[in-house]
Amino acid sequence: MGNIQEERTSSPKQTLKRKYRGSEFDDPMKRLTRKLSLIPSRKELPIASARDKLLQEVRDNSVLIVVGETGSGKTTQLPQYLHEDGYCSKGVIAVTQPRRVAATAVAGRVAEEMGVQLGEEVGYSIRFEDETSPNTDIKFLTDGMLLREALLDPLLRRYSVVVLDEAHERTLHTDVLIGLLKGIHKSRQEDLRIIIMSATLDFGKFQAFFQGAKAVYIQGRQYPVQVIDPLQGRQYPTQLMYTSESMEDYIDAVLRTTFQIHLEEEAGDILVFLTGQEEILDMERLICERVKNLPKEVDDLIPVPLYSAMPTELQAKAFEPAPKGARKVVLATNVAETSLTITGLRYVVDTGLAKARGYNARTGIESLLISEISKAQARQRLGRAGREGPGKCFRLYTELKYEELKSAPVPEIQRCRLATVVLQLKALGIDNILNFDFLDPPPQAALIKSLEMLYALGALDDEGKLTKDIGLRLARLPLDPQGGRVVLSAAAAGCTQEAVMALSVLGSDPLFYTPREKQAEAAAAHARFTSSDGDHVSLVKVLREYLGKSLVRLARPNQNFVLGEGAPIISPCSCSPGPGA
Ligand SMILES: Nc1ncnc2c1ncn2[C@@H]1O[C@H](COP(=O)(O)OP(=O)(O)OP(=O)(O)O)[C@@H](O)[C@H]1O
Repeated sequence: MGNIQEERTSSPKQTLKRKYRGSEFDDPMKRLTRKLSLIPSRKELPIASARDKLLQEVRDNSVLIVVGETGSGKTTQLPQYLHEDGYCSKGVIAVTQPRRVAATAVAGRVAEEMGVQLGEEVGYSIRFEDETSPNTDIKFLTDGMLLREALLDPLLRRYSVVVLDEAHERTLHTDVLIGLLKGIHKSRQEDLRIIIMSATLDFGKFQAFFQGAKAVYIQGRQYPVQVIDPLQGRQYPTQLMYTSESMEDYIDAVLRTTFQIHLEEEAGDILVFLTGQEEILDMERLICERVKNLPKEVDDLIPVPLYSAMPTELQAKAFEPAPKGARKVVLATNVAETSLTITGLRYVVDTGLAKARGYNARTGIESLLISEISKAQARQRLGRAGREGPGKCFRLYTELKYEELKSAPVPEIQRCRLATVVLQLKALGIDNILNFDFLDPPPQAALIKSLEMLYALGALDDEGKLTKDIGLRLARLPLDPQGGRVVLSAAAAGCTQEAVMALSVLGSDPLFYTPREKQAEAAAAHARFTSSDGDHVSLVKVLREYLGKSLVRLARPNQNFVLGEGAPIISPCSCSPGPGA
């Protein structure tokens, strides 16, 4: 781990530039050389031979559903084809991703393939980071950001094409966008193209929702839709392995499998799917300890964490090549499940588990629970290997277990708190939320609970309309309504900074780090930060210290147990409470 102070101060733009080929790519000639060098591999992608037919389908259909194998080239190539076909003369091409790590990484790759500087013709927009310019033609953005843009531009007029990628994930924001896009489509049939895309999509549902929209499949014939071309889906074969019996301790199974790959398999990096930050940091430490016991002649094995709460600049480390003579093992949550290509990666270890949101409408409490993934997710995980050469995927569960998994994840809208979405829909002028055209309607009880909560916060008046002094301002804040309400009240009480600090920490993964076998030691270290004024004040205290001089010391694990090495965990929360606050 290098100098943490320096990493924190480098801007995401600098980091992505570094990651997406560094300062030499400020030089147009070098960018051109790189672009030309990538053309042959682009031409070999399965989607390349379907290019013209695909573009024809887009011309003929204002809503198109594109299903194609992982790695066939949907995310990186289709936006470029649309660009080449002139769609940017009429507006910007928006490509949504459920996760910010995918939005930034794919934008970097597409900029590289087009030979342009990231942030110019190709850019990205994620919460708190806008890397676009007036020249941007192709914009990758999280689904949440597009929803937020709709608040200011309800018909999304600046876009000529909206591509909803990885639609199978059915995130809350994707589902709401789909409902909104259906309405927008009615007003903009002539000048807007909507493309819904995934490798593992139950497209029948989407077709029905968009009244018989066309679906095209880029491989195989098992689906009753038009086959564009009998393409080879994934470019390279991926060998799939299951365990012969179920694993009692998946952490132990991950460790054993990782070292087995390291000691027995050919060169190539490893991607392990774990469930959360703490587990990842634990695994990082366990791997480091074991590596010390490896014989001298064995290559080094370097663990690299990747989870959503990490700042973009640290996430970028997962994409950097391992040093010569070493193998990298990326320890990731499901943020690495879709859209990503990690250069050099050949092996995937899939625990079959992920943290998923669960919601109890009766209590109004939302929680993150470790749950089994779906078959669609398992296929996406497998799809991270075999993208640059043959791969192997080790599923740490039995084949029977795989067969028992649900085919697709339960839509997030049916298992999470809906207050933010309800607030946004109200701000979009959709007053009758219960009648909104959802792809899968959320439970009424959850909607009603959210309306009650917004009323209690003062965001809605007695008639259920958005209040100007609170509701409208809350809708504009990049925070959930409760957090936003805290900021508005804190502004009135003169303690905005402290409130924002406490919210930032609360909105991130757990701040304190407790290794399994050092719980007492960790608790003693954590006690140093405890304030008798309560948990929130303690959190502000930790953050102050973190931001202050003792940053480097705090960031070392095993002393304060506050942060894992290289894992600053505070999500930026630079919101302003808005005029009048
Ligand atoms: N950053 C990158 N570095 C190297 N190769 C890349 C990179 N991004 C994409 N590729 C290559 O392009 C191929 C297609 O990637 P792309 O993300 O467009 O596929 P996809 O069909 O959208 O897959 P998925 O459904 O998994 O998102 C990859 O398999 C890989 O060979």
